[in-house]
Formats: sequence, C-alpha cells, structure tokens
Amino acid sequence: MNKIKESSPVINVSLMFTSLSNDVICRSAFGRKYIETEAGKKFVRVISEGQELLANFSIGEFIPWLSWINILNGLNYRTDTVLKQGDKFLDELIQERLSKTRHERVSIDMDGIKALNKDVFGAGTETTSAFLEWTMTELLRHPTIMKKLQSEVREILHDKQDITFDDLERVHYLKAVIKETFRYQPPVPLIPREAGRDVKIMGYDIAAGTIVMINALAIGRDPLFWDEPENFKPERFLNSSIDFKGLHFQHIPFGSGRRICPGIGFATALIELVLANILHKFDWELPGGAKGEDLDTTELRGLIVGRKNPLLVVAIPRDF
Ligand code: HEM
Repeated sequence: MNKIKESSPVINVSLMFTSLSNDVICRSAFGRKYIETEAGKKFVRVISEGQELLANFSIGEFIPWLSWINILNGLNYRTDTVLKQGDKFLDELIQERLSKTRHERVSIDMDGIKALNKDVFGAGTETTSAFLEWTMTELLRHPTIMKKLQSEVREILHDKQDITFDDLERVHYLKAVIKETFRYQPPVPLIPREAGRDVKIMGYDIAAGTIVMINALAIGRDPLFWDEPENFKPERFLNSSIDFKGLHFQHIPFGSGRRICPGIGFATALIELVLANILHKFDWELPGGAKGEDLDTTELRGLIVGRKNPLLVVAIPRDF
C-alpha cells in the first residue's frame, strides 16, 4: 500500500500485481523475495518465456516425422535455453538454502525439489497477476460495480487498516465480483487433458493418447448455462450456489478432477486480500479522465492470458 502511495499519480498496476504475486509466491516457495535481485528478475523472464513457448504450436507433437521443423524454426533451441536458465537459477537457490538449513531427513532429490519449485512458481505467479489485472480492468469498465463494491468493503471495514481473514467472510459482493471475473476472463482459458483410453463423447470418437483442450472461457460464456453471458454481471452469483471449486462444470477456472489447481485456496485468499485492501484504501480512475468503456482489453497470447498492454491507473488515497 505504501508503494502505491509513494508512486507517481499514474501507476502501472500490471507491474504492481506481477511483483506482488512474485513476492508472495517466492516467499512461500523459496523462503524469501527474489524479484529485486538480478537473478530473480531473470528467472521471472525465463518463466514468462516458458509460458509463451508452451503456447507455441509444435508441429512435431502432432506429426512426429515433421519434428525437424522445430529445429529449423528455433523452437527446440529456445526451449532448451529456457530450461537450462531456469535450472541454473534453481540450482543456485537450492544450494544456498541447503547451506543454511539443517537437513536431516530429506527424502527428495534435487530434481524433485526443482520440479516442485518450478511448478509452484510457474503456475502461481502469472495466473494470479493476470486475474488481478482483469478484475481491475472490469471494475474500471463498470464504475457502478466498482462503487457498489467499494461501498460494501468500506461499510464492513470502516477505518480498519489491517484486514483479516475474518473480515473477508463478510464481503459477499467482492466474492461475487471474483467469481464473475473468473467466468468472464479466466486466466487459463484452455485446460489440457490426455484421453487415458478410447472414449466416445457427444458422438465423437476420441482415441487413447489424444490431447483434448477443455475451453473454460467458452464454457463460461455459453448461453446454455449463463444468462447474458457477454455481460459482466457479478449479481448473478449473489443468490447462487455456483462456485469455482471444481464441482460445477459450467465454471472451471481452476480446472476440475484429480488435477485441479492445488493452489486454489492460496490464490483465492491472496486475491481477496489484495482486492479488499486496494479498494478500501484507494479510489481508482483512468488517467486523463479517460472513460472505462474505451479501455483497451486486448489479450496477451499464451497459456496464461493476461492483458497485452499494461493497465495504467490513477490511485487516489482515501483520508481515514
Ligand atoms: C488465479 C490464480 C490461478 C488460476 C486461475 C489457476 C488455474 C489453474 C489451472 C486451470 C490449472 C490446471 C488444472 C487442471 O488441469 O484441471 C492449474 C494447475 C496448477 N496450479 Fe494453479 N491457478 C492459479 C493459482 C495458483 C497458485 C497461487 C499456485 C501455487 C501456489 C498454483 C499451483 C498450480 C499447480 C502446481 C498446478 C499443476 C497441478 C497438476 O498438474 O497436478 N496455481 N492452475
């Protein structure tokens, strides 16, 4: 909150959300912040490039005898470089931690530790910051919803500075806004699955081993399940039991089944806390009196879909 106050009136909130989720995940996964170090910044770039590469079309995966194309177009080289750079950062980090910690009953090898760290960092940072970006985008595009949400948060929190998890039990409209953003703009729109055996789904034969993409974005905007799906309307969740915890298949921003996102509780707590804080303590406007409806909403291409262009906003601190 202090960083927002100290920054110039126009804030790049995209950058702010990225460094915030990096800090929180690094402290949980690695035990300390890394974003301010050169190595940490490089690792963030490596993870971003890794996400971008994952979204690339790799012809060799679909037509194995054409996999030489991945050599010619540089895909193999880029993938190899990214993997090596990520490995180097984690090697150094783990060695540093091992030298400082007493490790008596360690039953996990280096590759295991690295894989877990990569999983948590890769899956937890960009998803969370992309989600926060989209929530602020939609709130700025819908000033009435922003006002209603701020009224709720401020009525419940009064002049309280430190928001606790107990306070978050009572912010029902905030929870509805979060569910609606997940429906309207899920940070992971496509969820991959591999068919474990030959199956027939809705008349289609799917052979064992086929990769199937489940389109969470399209499901979230399907008029079969949702009223006015193209409108951002958090009220739809106020008297509804529909949640995103994997039991309601029309709303699956975290996936579902045995591979559902294990960070769902972590992410939800973080998102609620961040949004309650920034909406309680600041008013938000677009620079130069720009109107919300004109706000650019171009998406970044990738496995995790955030905004293509950073979100620039004016933050006005509230007097308590
Ligand atoms: C807004 C935030 C987040 C969203 C939208 C999100 C979404 C997802 C989705 C859709 C999947 C694939 C699930 C499936 O295949 O059914 C996934 C997997 C995963 N997520 Fe998240 N996630 C978020 C935050 C986090 C956080 C904060 C962490 C860790 C602290 C995390 C850790 C993971 C891991 C490790 C996997 C892989 C699980 C596996 O393959 O078994 N995620 N996430």
